[in-house]
Amino acid sequence: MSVAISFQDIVKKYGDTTVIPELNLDIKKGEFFTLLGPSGCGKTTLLRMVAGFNSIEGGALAFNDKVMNDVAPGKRNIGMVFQNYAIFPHLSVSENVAFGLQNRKVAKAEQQRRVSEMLYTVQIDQYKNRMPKNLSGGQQQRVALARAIVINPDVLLMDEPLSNLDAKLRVDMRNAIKSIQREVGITTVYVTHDQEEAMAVSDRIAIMNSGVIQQIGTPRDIYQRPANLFVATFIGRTNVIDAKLESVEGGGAVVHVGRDYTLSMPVLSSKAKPGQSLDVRLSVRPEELVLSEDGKGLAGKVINNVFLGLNTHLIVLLDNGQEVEIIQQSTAAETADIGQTVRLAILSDTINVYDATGERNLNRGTGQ
Ligand SMILES: Nc1ncnc2c1ncn2[C@@H]1O[C@H](COP(=O)(O)OP(=O)(O)OP(=O)(O)O)[C@@H](O)[C@H]1O
Repeated sequence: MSVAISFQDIVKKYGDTTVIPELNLDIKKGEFFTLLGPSGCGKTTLLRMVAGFNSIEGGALAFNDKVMNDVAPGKRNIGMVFQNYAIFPHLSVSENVAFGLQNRKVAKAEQQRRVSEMLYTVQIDQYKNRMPKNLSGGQQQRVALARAIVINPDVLLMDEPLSNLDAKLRVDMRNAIKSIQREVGITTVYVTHDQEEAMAVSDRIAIMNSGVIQQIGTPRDIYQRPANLFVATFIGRTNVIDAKLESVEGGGAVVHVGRDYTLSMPVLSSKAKPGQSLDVRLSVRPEELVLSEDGKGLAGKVINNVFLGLNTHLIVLLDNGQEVEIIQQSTAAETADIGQTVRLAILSDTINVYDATGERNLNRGTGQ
């Protein structure tokens, strides 16, 4: 697939402060690509650089191999959707969507054809003559989306487009956005700090922290094989458990957790020599902890049991004083009541093991 947008050693500074140091990224044609990270990590700054609203202090930004650093925003052929809709209150739905076509001097008949086609695509054709104040938030956001796409932009940029909507509508709209994007096939860069939303809509996600990309991957890659502990804890829920790793002659390792629990991890690639012990940190998702059936595992006591319908969450206080969370399917035969002492087994096939700094994933590069 060809590259639609490339960032080569891109730098953003505000005065003397560097907020994005030498960032490299390729976004493919037709891809739904999301920038995800905590508040202040530089997502909006990067998106505004693509739009041309922010200057670029170093490196090259290219669309289809054409360097865009100094191209004015109006000449970049992009569509944008923001959190606050930004549709014109004095124009009807159709007039809002037609606006960009009028600006581009598209012939009247062609305008009408494209507007009605777009209203149909985003499913607001029945409201075409309404004024924005008589539309719900979700409907207004559909107008904003239609207006952004109708001009056939090369790139669609969306900055937290769903933040103003209530929880149920957010889910409906993210599904709508994803299916419209797929139908139209437009290269999309999406900014959010909501990890579930990012997982639901994206082909690939870049996780950012302090202006630096921590990992780029599919939602599944990022959840199952986080590059570092920051990503592991940012995406989904996880329990971070300290352990000791011992390399085994001939490859692989044994991990010692707690006082008397040992996991065999045949695929770990650590730098420890056989016999040498290394401090490591385990990222164990709540679904990777189970009540032990053979008496082996981490010893602890259940301090909370929350039934949530599909799942039941158990909070267990381990003997070392750490609290961990387990998510069980509510159909699981075995659960445990508050106050019960338990042993927890770790499903070691899928967990991630990091070095003591949390920067290096010892499972990565092992093909697992
Ligand atoms: N005009 C500006 N002048 C100086 N610093 C700025 C300016 N705009 C943003 N910043 C700083 O740049 C950093 C990145 O901000 P940015 O708005 O890109 O973050 P974000 O990831 O989009 O956050 P949020 O999710 O809160 O919108 C922050 O530290 C912010 O304070």
